[in-house]
Amino acid sequence: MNASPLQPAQTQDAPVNTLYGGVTSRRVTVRDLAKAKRNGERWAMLTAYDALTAGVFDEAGIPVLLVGDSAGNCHLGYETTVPVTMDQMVMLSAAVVRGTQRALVVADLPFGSYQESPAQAMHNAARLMKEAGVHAVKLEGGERSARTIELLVEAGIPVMAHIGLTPQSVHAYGGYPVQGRGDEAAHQLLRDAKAVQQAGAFAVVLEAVPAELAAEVTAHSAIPTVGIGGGPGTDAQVLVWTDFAGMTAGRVPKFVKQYADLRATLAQAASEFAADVREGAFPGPEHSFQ
Ligand SMILES: Nc1nc(=O)c2c([nH]1)NC[C@@H]1CN(c3ccc(C(=O)N[C@@H](CCC(=O)O)C(=O)O)cc3)CN21
Ligand SMILES: CC(C)C(=O)C(=O)O
Ligand SMILES: [Mg+2]
Repeated sequence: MNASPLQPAQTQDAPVNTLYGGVTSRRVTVRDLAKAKRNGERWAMLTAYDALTAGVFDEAGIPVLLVGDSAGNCHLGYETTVPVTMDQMVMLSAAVVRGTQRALVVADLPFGSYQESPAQAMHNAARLMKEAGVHAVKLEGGERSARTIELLVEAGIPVMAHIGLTPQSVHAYGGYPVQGRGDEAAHQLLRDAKAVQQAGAFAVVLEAVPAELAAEVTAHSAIPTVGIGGGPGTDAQVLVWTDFAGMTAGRVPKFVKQYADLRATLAQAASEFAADVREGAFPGPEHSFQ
């Protein structure tokens, strides 16, 4: 029986959603996501920065993986996403692609890799597609990025847009403030959503905006909206994997739900290992060659 690429591999024998009947276990495509929007189906996205975790999420049935520039603070030890380079994104993205079979892999264009000109954006988006093998790219900005999105889309590059709170502007904001509060800001968000849709984006991330506004944008949007801190009314939801799995050190944003406590699990394992070695309890005969 054929399974939807938006469903976990394990549910292949469960009743198949008729919408995706006929689809074998192949990569999810942007067309599948357009179809999901038309049929009002919600889906999940997670970030991934390496082949190992990407493989776990792929097997678990996460249909879209984002190689986020949140790798900067979540994987590479920087304070923000600002220092992340194209070479780093290419390396991490290639690993995520290698680790997956079914997920659509989207890579962030990092700060400074697309704002200079549409030509610069084209050059760097092509690097992510040719050198890393990603299936789509994401960049921040609504109206301000529409011309760039249009050029990439014309060149055959699927683009995910990202509006509301755009973390690459952290130093301009002076932090990570919720966006779209008040009439003027709400209208700007609606204009941004419209601009990226008209430019040809296949989906749009709405980050840190009031739930009611995110639902309104979603209702007006022909492309899937992917919320993070946008409440329950968006078409899809994305979380940073280290946040949802309890690996992030320190404070996580209010919109995060922690689904596991990997940090505590790993810390416990590491301290037990260290104690075993100190006490001579590891390795035992079963871990030794005779
Ligand atoms: N670990 C991690 N998780 C993320 O979701 C994430 C990153 N890093 N790095 C890049 C951006 C930054 N993000 C953030 C970070 C903090 C808030 C935050 O704490 N915002 C305030 C808003 C307060 C207000 O304006 O009312 C908050 O208290 O939630 C929001 C988004 C989302 N992205
Ligand atoms: C939070 C998501 C949308 C992102 O841009 C990232 O992880 O870099
Ligand atoms: Mg990002």
